[in-house]
Amino acid sequence: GSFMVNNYYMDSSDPSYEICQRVIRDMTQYGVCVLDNFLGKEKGLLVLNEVLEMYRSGIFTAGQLVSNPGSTEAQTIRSDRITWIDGREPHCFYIRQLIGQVDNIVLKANKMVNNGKMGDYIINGRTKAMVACYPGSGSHYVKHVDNPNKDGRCITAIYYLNLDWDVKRCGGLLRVFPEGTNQVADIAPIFDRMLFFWSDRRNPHEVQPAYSTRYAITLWYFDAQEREEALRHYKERGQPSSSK
Ligand SMILES: O=C(O)CCC(=O)Nc1cc2ccccc2cn1
Ligand SMILES: [Mn+2]
Repeated sequence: GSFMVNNYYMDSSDPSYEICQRVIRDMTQYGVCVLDNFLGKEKGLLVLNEVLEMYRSGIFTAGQLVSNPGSTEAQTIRSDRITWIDGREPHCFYIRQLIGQVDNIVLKANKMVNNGKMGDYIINGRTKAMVACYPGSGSHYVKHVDNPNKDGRCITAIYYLNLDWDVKRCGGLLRVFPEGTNQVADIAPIFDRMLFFWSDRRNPHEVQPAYSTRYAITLWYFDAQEREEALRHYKERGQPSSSK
């Protein structure tokens, strides 16, 4: 759903001012930004507990593949379990707080850059939150681009929840292959880590096989113009858009 952008004055005393500066700089320079200790341990644990409760409740489904769902091939492409939430569901109070924090950072950053655009985007909405679990035993996600065909999504924001995650023992590394360089960005899905990256072809990425249960919450932010064009485009062709 979309959300109002409230007008506020950003001054440097605001603690998130530094964070927004970080996000703007890293996104502009690398197209990827990693923020550690995003919520702090106590709040991070409260979010983790809600996700664990949700997973135990069985509402997660096998990762829906946008193409040929149900085929055996689908299982070899990705084996995550997902559920979509808007944060107003019962027992999601702390997940809702997390979503609010991420909205804040993305919106402030988008308004702070000089011409009111970060990466030339005007961010005016986002998808619901996708809570994902890789159940371990080699579950993975092959190399892909989140938004290859201009469906409107410009920023991928992932919050990781995995306590004491050791990539050597548990795998589950997110490897980003930034376009135009043979440098890769290896990001361990560690607890209370917040990750942002451009959703388009600039950032193909894969999740390497995970050998412990691996949780993450993902939000995709929309660029106003690209989203408007995508919705018009799909309406004309009567096809559902690829993201929530
Ligand atoms: O958990 C991570 O480190 C990233 C996993 C990941 O890329 N997930 C993902 C999940 C998706 C679900 C539906 C459509 C597109 C999707 C693209 N990417
Ligand atoms: Mn992805």
